[in-house]
Formats: sequence, structure tokens, C-alpha cells
Amino acid sequence: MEIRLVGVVGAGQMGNGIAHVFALAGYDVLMTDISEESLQKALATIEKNLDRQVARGKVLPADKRAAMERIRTTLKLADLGQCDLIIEAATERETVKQAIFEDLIPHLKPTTILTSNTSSISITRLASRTDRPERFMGFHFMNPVPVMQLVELIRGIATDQETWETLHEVVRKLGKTASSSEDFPGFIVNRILMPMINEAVYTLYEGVGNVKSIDESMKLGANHPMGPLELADFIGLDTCLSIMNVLHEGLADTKYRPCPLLTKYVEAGWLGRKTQRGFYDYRGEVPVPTR
Ligand SMILES: CC(=O)CC(=O)SCCNC(=O)CCNC(=O)[C@H](O)C(C)(C)COP(=O)(O)OP(=O)(O)OC[C@H]1O[C@@H](n2cnc3c(N)ncnc32)[C@H](O)[C@@H]1OP(=O)(O)O
Ligand SMILES: NC(=O)C1=CN([C@@H]2O[C@H](COP(=O)(O)OP(=O)(O)OC[C@H]3O[C@@H](n4cnc5c(N)ncnc54)[C@H](OP(=O)(O)O)[C@@H]3O)[C@@H](O)[C@H]2O)C=CC1
Repeated sequence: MEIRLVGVVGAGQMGNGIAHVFALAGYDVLMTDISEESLQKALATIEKNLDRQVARGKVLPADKRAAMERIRTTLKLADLGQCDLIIEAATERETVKQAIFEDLIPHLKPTTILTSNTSSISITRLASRTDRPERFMGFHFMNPVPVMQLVELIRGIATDQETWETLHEVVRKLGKTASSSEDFPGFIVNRILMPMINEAVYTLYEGVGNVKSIDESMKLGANHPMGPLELADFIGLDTCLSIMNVLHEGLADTKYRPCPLLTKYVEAGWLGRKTQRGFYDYRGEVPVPTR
């Protein structure tokens, strides 16, 4: 099936990155969010990230302009009705995602493929609430989307072969690499990455190390590009906690118990970079550890 017009629901850090790479690859993009402010912020972020790619010689100025022109925004979910492919990238909460799909369905063409960029939630369960479980898939991009090579493709129990092949081809056109994961909590990347991040928070909680020593240890001792707490702030602590809860509930194993300190940061509204405070405080010139 040919994909031309791509709808992106949720213009946060993942939504804007997804719109960026699709527009750059020549797709027309229609991005929606519940707030106009988020849409404007997303457009500004895309422009800034494209400028960075132009400055580093990765993207030609004309291609940047063409990509920006391919992105349109709307506050009306119904406007996405004509899209060939929809990528839901809203907040990691199952009720939010279900409501979006329920609101979308009456407006869709019968052929539209529905996908979710969820980090952890059951694709089969999300699909079962739609009118097209065979044309529904997990389409999991990594953050930052313009930089990271991987896209996890997750089949729900009912996903058909044509949908799978169409998305595989889309990943190829984006110049990225697809990996295939079965539909279990956290799929592959977050089944492995998030317990490590959670363990880093326990290490902090138990006083084994402070924020700086934990991050430095993993950067210099294990060659990770970011320390686990810096990475948690980058992903968003609300998203990290949601993923841990899905692992904990979905796999029913206490080894996935979210660290109470992670919960406390989220309760404080200290969600990481997106709110300027998390394990680091980003309000000054340089990030300052909060513990
Ligand atoms: C939670 C989930 O469900 C799944 C996930 O996504 S888990 C998170 C996965 N992501 C990670 O683990 C990221 C780990 N961190 C990193 O890889 C690196 O720190 C990083 C790529 C983010 C930044 O790298 P860095 O070397 O510190 O910074 P910087 O030099 O500014 O950037 C590296 C390159 O990326 C580019 N870049 C960084 N962010 C970018 C963005 N948002 N858009 C476009 N380009 C970007 C830079 O321009 C630079 O390009 P060149 O290689 O051409 O010079
Ligand atoms: N952060 C990461 O590293 C990664 C995240 N993901 C997944 O991507 C998804 C988005 O995460 P991320 O971009 O980080 O989150 P953000 O919090 O940055 O963005 C979420 C966006 O969705 C918007 N939103 C909330 N409800 C709705 C709705 N009903 N309709 C439309 N938009 C809505 C929010 O608006 P408002 O701000 O106004 O509430 C916000 O702009 C999640 O499922 C997450 O698990 C996947 C890979 C990596």
C-alpha cells in the first residue's frame, strides 16, 4: 500500500521528531495536539533541529525548506481522516491513547493504517478497541528521532502481513533500521533499558552514589553516551514511571517495582528536561544535580 499523507497525534518530543523525519523523507505530514502552543513549539523545534542538520552538512538548505513546507498542523483530530498512516505519539497513558483512537475511527478511510509509538503498552489491547486490528501496529521510534537508527515494529495478535510489509518499507524509506518485537510489555528496548534506569534510581535512593557519580560511572565505566539519570530526564520521568508500571503489572514480577524515588519526582512535577527539573535542574547555564 502506498503511503503519502502521514498523521501524527501528539506534538511532544517524539511527535515532533517523527514529523521531522517523515517530512525530510518526502512524506506529507499533518500533526495534531490538544494545544496550539504545543503545535507551535513543535514546529519551532523541528526548524531548529533541521537547522542543526544543515549546519553539519547533513541536510541541504533546500531540503530543509521543502520538509518544513510538507508539515501542516491542526487542532482537529477529524482532519486526519484522509491520512494513509497515523502515528499516535501522545502521552504514555492507555486511557489517553484509547480515547484518541475512538475519536479518530469515525473519520478514517477504510484503508488507513493505525499505529502507536507507545513505549510499552499492549498493541493487541489497543488494537482490539479499534475497527481495524489487522491494520494496527506498534511503531516505536527512539529518542531523539532524527538521530537514532532503530524503529521497533510490534505486531499485535491480529496484525496482517500487508500492514507489516508496508511499515517495513516506510522504515526503509526513512533510512532507518527496523527490528521486530513480539507484543509483550516494554517490547525489547524498554524491557532491557528501563529496568536499568529504574535500578539507577534505586542506587540513588539507597545512597550508593549521588546523581553525578552514578551518571559518571556508567558513562566512563560502561561507555554509555548518557548516564542513566541524565537519560531518564531526557526521556521524561513520567514516561519512565509509566513504562515501569506497565512492566510491573504486565509481567507480575516484583523485580520491575518502580523505585519510590522515581514516583516522588513525578509527583513533584519534576519530569526531567521537559519541565526543566528532574534528576538535574536545567534552569541555569549548566545542568545541576538535584541530589
Ligand atoms: C523510552 C523509549 O521508549 C525508547 C527510547 O527512545 S530510549 C532512549 C534512546 N536514546 C538514547 O539512548 C540516547 C542516548 N544519547 C545519545 O545517543 C547522545 O547523547 C545524543 C545523540 C542524544 C547526543 O549526542 P552528543 O554527542 O552528546 O550531542 P551532539 O554532538 O549535540 O549530537 C550528536 C549528533 O546528533 C545530532 N542531534 C542531536 N540531537 C538532535 C536532534 N534532536 N535532531 C537532529 N539532530 C540531532 C547532532 O547534530 C549531532 O550530529 P553529528 O553527528 O552530525 O555531529
Ligand atoms: N520520551 C521518549 O524518549 C520516548 C517516548 N515514546 C513514547 O512516545 C509517546 C509520546 O512521548 P513524548 O513525546 O516523550 O511525550 P511528551 O510529553 O513530550 O508529549 C506528549 C504530547 O501528547 C500531547 N497529548 C496528550 N493528550 C493528547 C491527546 N488526547 N491528543 C493529542 N495530543 C495529546 C501532549 O500535550 P500536552 O503537553 O498539552 O498535554 C504532548 O504534547 C509516549 O507513548 C511515549 O511512551 C517512545 C519512544 C521514546
